[in-house]
Amino acid sequence: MALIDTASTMIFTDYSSSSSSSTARLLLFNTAKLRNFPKTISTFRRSNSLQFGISSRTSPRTIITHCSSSSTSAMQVNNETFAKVIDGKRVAQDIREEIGVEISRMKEEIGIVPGLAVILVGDRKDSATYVRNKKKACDTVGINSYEARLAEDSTEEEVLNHISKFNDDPSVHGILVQLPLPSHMNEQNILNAVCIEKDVDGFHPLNIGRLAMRGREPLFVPCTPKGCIELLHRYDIPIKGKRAVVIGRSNIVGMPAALLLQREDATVSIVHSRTKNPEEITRQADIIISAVGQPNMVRGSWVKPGAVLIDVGINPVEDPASPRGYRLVGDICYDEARKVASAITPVPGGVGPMTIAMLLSNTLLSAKRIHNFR
Ligand SMILES: Nc1nc2c(c(=O)[nH]1)N[C@@H](CN(C=O)c1ccc(C(=O)N[C@@H](CCC(=O)O)C(=O)O)cc1)CN2
Repeated sequence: MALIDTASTMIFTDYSSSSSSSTARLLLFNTAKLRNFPKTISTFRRSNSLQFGISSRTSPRTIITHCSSSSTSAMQVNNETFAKVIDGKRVAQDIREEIGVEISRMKEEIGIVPGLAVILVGDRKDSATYVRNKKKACDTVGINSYEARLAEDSTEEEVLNHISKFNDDPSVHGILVQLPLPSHMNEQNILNAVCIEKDVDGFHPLNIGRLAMRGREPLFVPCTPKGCIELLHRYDIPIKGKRAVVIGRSNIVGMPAALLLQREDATVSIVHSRTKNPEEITRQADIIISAVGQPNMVRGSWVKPGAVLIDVGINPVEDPASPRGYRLVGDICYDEARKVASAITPVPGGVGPMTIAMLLSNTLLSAKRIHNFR
């Protein structure tokens, strides 16, 4: 469902339809042209994982000194102040270092190496790239990776058989099915088949249900929203008591991001395609998480001065000046918003790299839990 917001002439797409693969459409931009992902180099330090493996703002071990270095501080140019840049690429690298150290310790102390199994169905280039990057990331931190590649015209049953095999395999601690699935498959049936103890994507309805309930703990939190909260923690940005607006209500980002913010005691509103006056509601937010997949939809005028902006959108826009013929932009109009906000994630290099870092974190968490390793 797409509405035109006449005030801003921006298209607002609803990713929350009930079609079987709708949860995957966010972040699943047309990446047929995307080939050159940045290489990630990792060295390792100590883990600071707390609740759901998300670091606590108050834990001294989570403080990263470079966050307040000049390159990431608010900048003043020609009497204009620009928001601090929240460097997701750098934080993700730090997290990989921490995970690598923990994995070495685990191997040394109990001889266990965490294992991640990825199921990829079909020939989408973007999905193949993500899976390749996940494997590379696993290699770098010392996680064993297993892969099942199935043809586009595979049956649902074949996918379920692979899931069942990985569910029963003790060397596999995390299982993920790369989304989106081909349209003839029922995403819900497939995600429900992943055993909840190995559901490192956090997409199983039991994990999401627990996330939504007070007093219940999910075993895993979906990686992208977990990455958004982790960025706020690591940049020491308070959430408790703040007004937060999540733009978009997809199952894989918007909805869990709103639940996580609420668990952190923010007062949360969700803006979606049927929201009247999205601009007005968004302008009240101290923290905005935007996850709609619409380039530059959130204009500077939508942002309250001093707000913190987390941009999940990764949208390719044509750019003849770029060697690839396109460049990536977020949902938030960066050039406008950085003049109003106090902190902002760039695209690329903001939330994107955190998704894979959080996947590694969830896989480690799973292996530790299964083997009762602290
Ligand atoms: N089973 C899952 N499927 C999908 C998920 C998911 O979490 N689990 N998320 C997305 C895709 N995704 C990982 O799978 C992903 C998307 C983007 C990035 C990233 O690092 N982006 C870079 C830009 C890269 C470029 O230059 O092209 C960035 O933003 O800096 C990582 C992972 C959908 N499917």
